[in-house]
Amino acid sequence: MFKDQIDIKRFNTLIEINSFINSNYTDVKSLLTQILESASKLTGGDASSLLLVDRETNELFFEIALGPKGSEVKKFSVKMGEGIAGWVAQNNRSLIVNDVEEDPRFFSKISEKVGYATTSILAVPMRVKDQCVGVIEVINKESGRSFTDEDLEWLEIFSTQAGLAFQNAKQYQQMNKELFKLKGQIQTSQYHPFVYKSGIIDEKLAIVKKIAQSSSPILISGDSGTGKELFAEQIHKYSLRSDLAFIKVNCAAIPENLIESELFGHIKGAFTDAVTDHTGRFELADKGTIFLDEIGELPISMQAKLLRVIQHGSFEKVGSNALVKVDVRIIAATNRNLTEEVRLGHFREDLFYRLNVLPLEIPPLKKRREDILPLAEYFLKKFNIKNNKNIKGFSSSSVEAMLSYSWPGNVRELENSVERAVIIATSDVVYPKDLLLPNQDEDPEDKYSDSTLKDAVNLFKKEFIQKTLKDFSGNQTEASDSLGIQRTYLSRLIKELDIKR
Ligand SMILES: Nc1ncnc2c1ncn2[C@@H]1O[C@H](COP(=O)(O)OP(=O)(O)OP(=O)(O)O)[C@@H](O)[C@H]1O
Repeated sequence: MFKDQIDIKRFNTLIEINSFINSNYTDVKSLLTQILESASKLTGGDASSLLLVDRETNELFFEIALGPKGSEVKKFSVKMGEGIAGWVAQNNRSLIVNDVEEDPRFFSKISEKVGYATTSILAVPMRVKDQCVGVIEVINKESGRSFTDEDLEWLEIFSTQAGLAFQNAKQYQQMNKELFKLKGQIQTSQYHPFVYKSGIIDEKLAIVKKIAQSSSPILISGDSGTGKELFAEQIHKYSLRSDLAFIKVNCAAIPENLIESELFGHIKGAFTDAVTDHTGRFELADKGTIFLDEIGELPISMQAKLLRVIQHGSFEKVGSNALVKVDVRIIAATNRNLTEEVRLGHFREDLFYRLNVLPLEIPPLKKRREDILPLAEYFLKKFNIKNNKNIKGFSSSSVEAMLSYSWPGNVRELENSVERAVIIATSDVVYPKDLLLPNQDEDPEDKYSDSTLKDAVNLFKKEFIQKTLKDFSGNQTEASDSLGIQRTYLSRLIKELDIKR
């Protein structure tokens, strides 16, 4: 081939590579392979390699090796300064060696091991911001000829292109990493902080970690405000779906005529107001988790459709006959007695059994009094920040008030109570009057005036036990469990403190 023709071919290849670099950042390895192949072909080499510098180990490893023994060569690495490539990397300079036998820098071990006779080498540094990050080598000029200075110049041009592609890819990877990290931060901050101290919640969380691993439906039951939604979040967080969507739906908050379209979506023209297609929550939750809060409120007509999603993983959008397939983990929650709802005919029995595969019952706050103070402290911090206040803590009388109150509204009631206290407190600690708990009008501190410590403690014990017994409808076994004492000791205290049942 004439020289002019060779140059045109080289220019065309260069332009082609350039356009690849500008369009294909993600698959850098195939781009570098392409650059190497072209460089090798246009300089007339039999084999070629790209070695990358590892600054930590000060070694060069074969990222790409093309030619008859390419795959075997890839197992090797060379030290910085070792062999022709090592020399080029260390000196950040190009090199032509047309007779390796004559050059003491040549490192023959790799050629010998793979059984490939090397005669000539053309090697140039691949640079990013003037720093050598790798070496491109072309080996054995065709027909036993020598590599020329012109070959070297062309290889340097290709190497500059490779350096650009490499730099772009590194930046892209870095950006992707940052994005992933940020996404992770958003993901974790989407969960509410979960505060607890009681053993009973510890046990529940151990169950959560186990059941989170499967994809079967979970039914969370418990009184209003016990934290069912937070448990649903924990299940999703510990599941294999945690990187994907967690979609919450409050079945009680969506008007009955909209619920089907909200859950399953609709197509344009399905009804008068359907001016565009609408993606339902189930489709949004695909591969992730859907949390159906207040499932007991789901209209009976929707219960049949939900059952089908559980059984077949598919549904139809409103106004469409096409089946939409989804892979969604369903967590449902209720504060109603669903068994009773089934008995009354308000809830489909088959759906109840399908949902109740993994039941999780959340105990009321009064059955886990150890959680009251940590929760109160957490809410105090939260509402101090929200209201720009600096209330330091709770007076001992308010601690007693919180510990002895039955919290029928559970954690939500405690949260509201602390929020109110933060707003109305006039000193830097919360007193019982700030908490506005029902039947807490009298200041407990007054009751204890003129008492000895022993009398005050006994009075507190008496009231506390009375309250707990009332909470458990006089059941001493449950009351002693909640108080954290033996049943026999409770029975003795009832007598000693003259507690009327
Ligand atoms: N362990 C906890 N740590 C911190 N906050 C909690 C905890 N449990 C509940 N809460 C808070 O209490 C409030 C009520 O919790 P949640 O909404 O999860 O209760 P729920 O059982 O789902 O109530 P409902 O049955 O009324 O839907 C929320 O503001 C929640 O953030």
